[in-house]
Amino acid sequence: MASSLDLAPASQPPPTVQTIDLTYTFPDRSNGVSHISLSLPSRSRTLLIGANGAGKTTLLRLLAGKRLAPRGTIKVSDMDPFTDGLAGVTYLGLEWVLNAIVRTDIGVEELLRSVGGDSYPARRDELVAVLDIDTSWRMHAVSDGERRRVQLAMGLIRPWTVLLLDEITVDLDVWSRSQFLGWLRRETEVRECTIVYATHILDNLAGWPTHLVHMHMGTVKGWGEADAMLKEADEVAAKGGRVGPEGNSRLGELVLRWLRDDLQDRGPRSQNARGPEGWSYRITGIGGYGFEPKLGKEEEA
Ligand SMILES: Nc1ncnc2c1ncn2[C@@H]1O[C@H](COP(=O)(O)OP(=O)(O)OP(=O)(O)O)[C@@H](O)[C@H]1O
Repeated sequence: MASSLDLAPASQPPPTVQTIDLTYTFPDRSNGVSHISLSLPSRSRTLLIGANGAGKTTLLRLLAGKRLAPRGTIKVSDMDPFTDGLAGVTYLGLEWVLNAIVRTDIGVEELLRSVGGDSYPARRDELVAVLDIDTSWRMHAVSDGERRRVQLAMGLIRPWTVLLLDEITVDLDVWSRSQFLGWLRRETEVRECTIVYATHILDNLAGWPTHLVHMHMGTVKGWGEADAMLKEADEVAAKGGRVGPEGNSRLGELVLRWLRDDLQDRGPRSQNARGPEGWSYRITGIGGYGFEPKLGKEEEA
């Protein structure tokens, strides 16, 4: 299989992802991300976890060199992605998904050829098989999920060393997504490459990530090896601290708890912030939130 080849020449630096006290402010002066320091090793598979608006896309776009970070705060494969270029870095996000050509009357073979399919025939054929693509499809006459599969194959044919994925599997059916995730996993197992993946969909992800990054309001609240972070979830569950319905994975329980706590930290949106005098906002569980009497100092103690 093509993916068993180590496609990165030996002279290349290892595909690591590093941020050093990274802070980014949008042109309108609003806060993007603040003081983020991460070090993700080669062959890691990292999940970026966080509520809507936590800063995942902002971070991925900075890593992809699509926004200018302060000098010295980002190193992808030991290079600054904005100034040193993007050799080996593939970023698949919204712009790429919205590319209009994949909705025109064009054939799959032609599309795959246009992104270098003929230069990597074994990889092309492997992706076509993994993503269950019919190469006789015409792109104006396929379903959303079929189109997404072709787009994924197009984006992944060239052998990247760092892959930055901003939730692009939403349209895949459960089986296709699990096949795709399995393929990504194998890539990091058989060659030097690194994946950072922002997603809200945790199905089929139990056991997939090597690292987790928990983002909240532009900051990283915690990050590290997934196994160690999941142990914490086990301890909380053992103390009866489950927040979701039975049947969630350990990862699912951990993420539910993180997001509940984040919402509690953030508090209600301003238009919902006013509770009755002497009451405070509190999330009580799945689907449960509201105002409760503020505790007096003695009661808090
Ligand atoms: N161009 C911009 N200018 C100013 N603020 C922005 C801009 N783009 C995003 N933001 C803000 O930055 C914050 C983080 O956005 P970002 O898209 O990184 O979040 P996210 O974690 O990817 O969210 P989601 O899970 O909804 O995709 C949001 O509050 C958003 O409103």
